Amino acid sequence: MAFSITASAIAFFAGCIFYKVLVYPVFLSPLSKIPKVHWSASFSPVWMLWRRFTSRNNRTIQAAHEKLGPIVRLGPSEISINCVEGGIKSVYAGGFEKHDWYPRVFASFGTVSMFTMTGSKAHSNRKRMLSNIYSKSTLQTSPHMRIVSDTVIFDRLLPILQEAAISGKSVDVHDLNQGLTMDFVSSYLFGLKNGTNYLQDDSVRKHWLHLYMCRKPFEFYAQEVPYLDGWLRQIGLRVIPKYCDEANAMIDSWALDLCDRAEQTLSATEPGIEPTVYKQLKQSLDKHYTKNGEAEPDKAQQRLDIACEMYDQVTAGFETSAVGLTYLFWQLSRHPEVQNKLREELLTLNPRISYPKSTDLPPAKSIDNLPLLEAIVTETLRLHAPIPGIQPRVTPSTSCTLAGYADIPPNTRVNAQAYSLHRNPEVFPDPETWQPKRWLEAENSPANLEEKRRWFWAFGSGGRMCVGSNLALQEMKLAVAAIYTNFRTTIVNDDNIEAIDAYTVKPTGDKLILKFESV
Ligand code: HEM
Repeated sequence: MAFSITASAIAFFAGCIFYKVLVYPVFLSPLSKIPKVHWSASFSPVWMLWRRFTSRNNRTIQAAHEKLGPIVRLGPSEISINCVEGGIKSVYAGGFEKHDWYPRVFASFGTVSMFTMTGSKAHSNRKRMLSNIYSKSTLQTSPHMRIVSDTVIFDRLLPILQEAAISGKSVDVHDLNQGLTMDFVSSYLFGLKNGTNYLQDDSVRKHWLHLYMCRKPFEFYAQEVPYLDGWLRQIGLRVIPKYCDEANAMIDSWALDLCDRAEQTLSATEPGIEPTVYKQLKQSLDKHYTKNGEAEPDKAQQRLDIACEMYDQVTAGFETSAVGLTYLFWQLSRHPEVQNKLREELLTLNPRISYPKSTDLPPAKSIDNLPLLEAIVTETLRLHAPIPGIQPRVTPSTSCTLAGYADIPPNTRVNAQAYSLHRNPEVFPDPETWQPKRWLEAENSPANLEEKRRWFWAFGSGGRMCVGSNLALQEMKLAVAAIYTNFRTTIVNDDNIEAIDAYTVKPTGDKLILKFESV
């Protein structure tokens, strides 16, 4: 009797498990109607995990959308969308919350930032504190940005390139770009005086980049199997090597040091010294606690909260813009005819950005208004999006409809990726080719341009769209304008230039070697 009760209980539980892991997801879930990336996807995430483990996420999802259409099931509770209506408009502009993929991959200092927060209320509070300081009008008229731009371009970047042009030595522009963008971003965030000088401090730059990048091959574990490393450590094993922990500790102390230096100059108002973004964040947080009657965290915690926020911004800012510039220089070097046309356009700037410096930089607005430069930057960010990978969100507590499929259950992980949105041949014919003219008003109807802009997703969209897009575009356009006014570039070595397949990318070979000639 006792035996038969036990056997029935076991059979009942086995039946429940069978129903939950197989019958429901494969046959009954509303997700079962969605085309699958692989036959096993409706009951197992393993196939997709393997593709991710072997760095084939972006390409696998792209191939699936090409074959199966705008919505694809990637796993038992994960889908990918690749359309605007019923796709990114519903998910990202519709305010679906970020998946906890973000804090588990990117959290630092034991806390969360604007980028990694999952809750929308805390996030919008934080974003409101900083949006203004990154708005186009603030940046274009900022005396801080002007002095940063002037110093980075005239005192650091152009002398290095001039020297290379005279000596005939080739330049690894990918390495240099990372110094350039780090100097820009850190100087705007912390003040020029406190920011980095990685353009000139060659060895410091290389050491820092090594620390930062050595962790990248292990991102998969935090992204997709977050508990594995922790469990293995308990039995003395690890999948993330010890040197990553050491690199993390060094990078944390680097970020804290930048913040501590900014703190020392908090009362300064002089452009070049005032720590613009740091100060804005600090003051806004103080106001926030007072206004909402919230208990202020103790000083030590506040220091970490601010360091976490600033660290995320500085790293989100340098890595993306640098890789964007690398691919832009590569494409211009492959297309001398576009380079010549761009130079003609740059020579219309008043004043020109000639080196050696004879006048101030032209107003940022006049650089921003150059149509070919705008088209070149946009086309590069389309074809070589610095964040081409998935941006995971979760479906809300009531079911929703996506890409024509109704009743998508709550808490389903849903992603879109710029890599696929930017390769829709109906919107971007011949999508693998670099064609700045796609974006020129003179060559496209307003409706056609509008449609392309709806699909352009290099900075994401909705409430979690990139806060630094205006800074990125301003610094990138200025650097391109300064370089191509004064130099012609040709390729010396672009071996392994194709991008790695990841959330943020870089050339597989980690380099692009160019020759610079004065014009
Ligand atoms: C070409 C350069 C850049 C590109 C392509 C880029 C792209 C993006 C994308 C796609 C997102 C959304 C990511 C997601 O939800 O998964 C994002 C968010 C973000 N970016 Fe950028 N970014 C660039 C430059 C910058 C710069 C210069 C900064 C800061 C100074 C910055 C700071 C941030 C922050 C803080 C977020 C999180 C915003 C939020 O969650 O509200 N980015 N960026």
